[in-house]
Amino acid sequence: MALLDGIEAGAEDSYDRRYGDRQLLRRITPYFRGRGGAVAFVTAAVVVAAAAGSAVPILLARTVDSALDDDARSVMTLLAVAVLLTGAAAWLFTVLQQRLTGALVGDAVLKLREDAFAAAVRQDLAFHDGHPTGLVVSRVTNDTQTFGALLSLVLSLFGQVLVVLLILTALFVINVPLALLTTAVVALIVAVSLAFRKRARTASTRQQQALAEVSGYVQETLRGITVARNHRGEAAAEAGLREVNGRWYQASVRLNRLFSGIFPLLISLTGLGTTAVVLVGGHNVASGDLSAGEWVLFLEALALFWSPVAAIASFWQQLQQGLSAGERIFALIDREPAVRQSAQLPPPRLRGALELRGVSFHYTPERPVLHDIDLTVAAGETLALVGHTGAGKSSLVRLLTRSYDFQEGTLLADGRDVRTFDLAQYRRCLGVVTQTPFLFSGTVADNIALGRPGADRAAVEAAAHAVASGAWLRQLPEGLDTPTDEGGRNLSTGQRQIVALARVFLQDAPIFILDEATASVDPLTEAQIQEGLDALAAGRTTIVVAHRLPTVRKADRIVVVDDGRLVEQGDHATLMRRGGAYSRLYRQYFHHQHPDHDPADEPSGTERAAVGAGVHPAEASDAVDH
Ligand SMILES: Nc1ncnc2c1ncn2[C@@H]1O[C@H](COP(=O)(O)OP(=O)(O)OP(=O)(O)O)[C@@H](O)[C@H]1O
Repeated sequence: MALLDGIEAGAEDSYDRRYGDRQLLRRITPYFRGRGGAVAFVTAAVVVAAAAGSAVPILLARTVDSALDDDARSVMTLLAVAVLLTGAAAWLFTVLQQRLTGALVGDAVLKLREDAFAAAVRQDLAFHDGHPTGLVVSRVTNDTQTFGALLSLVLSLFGQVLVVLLILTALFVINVPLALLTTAVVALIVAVSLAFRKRARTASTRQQQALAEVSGYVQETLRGITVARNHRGEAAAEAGLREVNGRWYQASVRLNRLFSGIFPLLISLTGLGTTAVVLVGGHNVASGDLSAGEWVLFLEALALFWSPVAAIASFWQQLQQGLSAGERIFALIDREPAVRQSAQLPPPRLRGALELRGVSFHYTPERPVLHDIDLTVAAGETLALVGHTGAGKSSLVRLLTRSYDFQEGTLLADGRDVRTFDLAQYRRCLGVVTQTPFLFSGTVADNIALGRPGADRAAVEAAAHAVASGAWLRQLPEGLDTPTDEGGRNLSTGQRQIVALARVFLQDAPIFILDEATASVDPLTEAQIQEGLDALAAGRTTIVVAHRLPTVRKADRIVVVDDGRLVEQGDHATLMRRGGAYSRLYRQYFHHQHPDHDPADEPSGTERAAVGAGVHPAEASDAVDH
């Protein structure tokens, strides 16, 4: 063990916590609610099977004993029938118990997995940004399965413990001093097991965390397969896997060493018990305190006694793995989202007026991102947020959508604090289109339909036609019924944006938030997106993180964000006249997108260098392309 001491495998996630065995038991009990009858039957079946199972060897021992008696034949026949019946009962009840246990545990794992999944979905963006998806997936899938195996195990353990108790009773009936001696050895075995408990649990947890890291790495690499191939190279990706896999290997070896040490130790303790009984018993027989028959009977029963004890010891590893899996699942389920609401009031049908008062925000305390923001957006107004990359535009939008919680200030919608609203209902008041919208696997129509649960085909078609009169559908092989891959990979970025716009149309939310794509799309698609935007913006509050000149120019108001502060506001013409931050940004960036821009107006070499340092690579390439 010392060899592997100090190896750190599978770092804990920030929300991991320790649960005592009793706490875990309290947490799992509700998953069997309403199944009291089945649990009682399984328990009874375990008791009957254990009683019958332990009666068989005792009866067998009696059979051997009575072979020496005078009326051996009749007693032997009776005992043989009894052995047969108890054996059959043990078999029948074991089968029944195992079938029912399978169903009970299966149901509990189903519910547990649903809860773990719901907890993962409920978490805020801070959680998902901070914890790789693969690691969370591993808790919802692998850990729930391992915990399910534990539940079955606990029931069979319960059976084995009963067998141990029943045979121990028989041992006490045969000879009290020798039975006490045996009990002392059992107590020693229990004490050793408990002493290893903490280390075993820690080692099991580390192994599961390391496995989650492997699945996280595989998932992340496959999601970014293009980057992995083009930039990191396949060899580098494989080297990365070797590293996380190596950590899993070390954690597994460590766990194995720990258990391979415990199990033989427990088994040798049982040998020690037998040796003690042989020594003490032999002594008592020699001194005439114990009959030879009793001694032999005791040794026979003792031999039968150790087998369930050894079985319990061999369950040890699975038991600890199951418990640590339980801890990991409940840590996820019990994690409180960082975005907290002070009340759960249903928001009224919002008109869409928004106001930020003195809002400050950071992702990590040492790096403030937004400073004391005051911003009022009137209902129906279109606002363009512009600024260099990293200025804080997307962060501001994330606060509006309550994806992250701000640390200071107030956010009001129609004059009411949004923190008092039911979060899910408030979010339904926002139609959000991200830079590269995510589409679920299904069809284009399915993805649009997500905008309004229960929307019929006619409503979906109407929403699709609201964007550029539906002309974009002709570019899709099967129109609305074109299948979409996970994420929408088989559609271009522009097409994905159009689908997302149609989704927001169907949603008909009073507030529309768009993080405009920086990727260039073909002129036709761009025109279609623009038409969609114009139609969506009409009559609703629109906030656009703007990267394209037409959007900026059409906005009622442009807000320039710089280093987490709002430095300028106004319409295009006013801001240009003012010659401040916006006009500099315009000259450095937006100006290049102007259809009749004159290369002679290009910024000087120094200005270009400044833009190159500040502007997102995609934006920079946009600027070159246009
Ligand atoms: N999830 C995050 N965790 C920690 N820091 C973040 C996170 N997201 C953004 N930041 C940091 O916050 C700052 C503002 O980022 P933000 O994405 O809001 O800028 P932006 O103006 O939207 O830029 P872009 O135009 O490139 O999208 C940056 O310094 C960025 O590194």
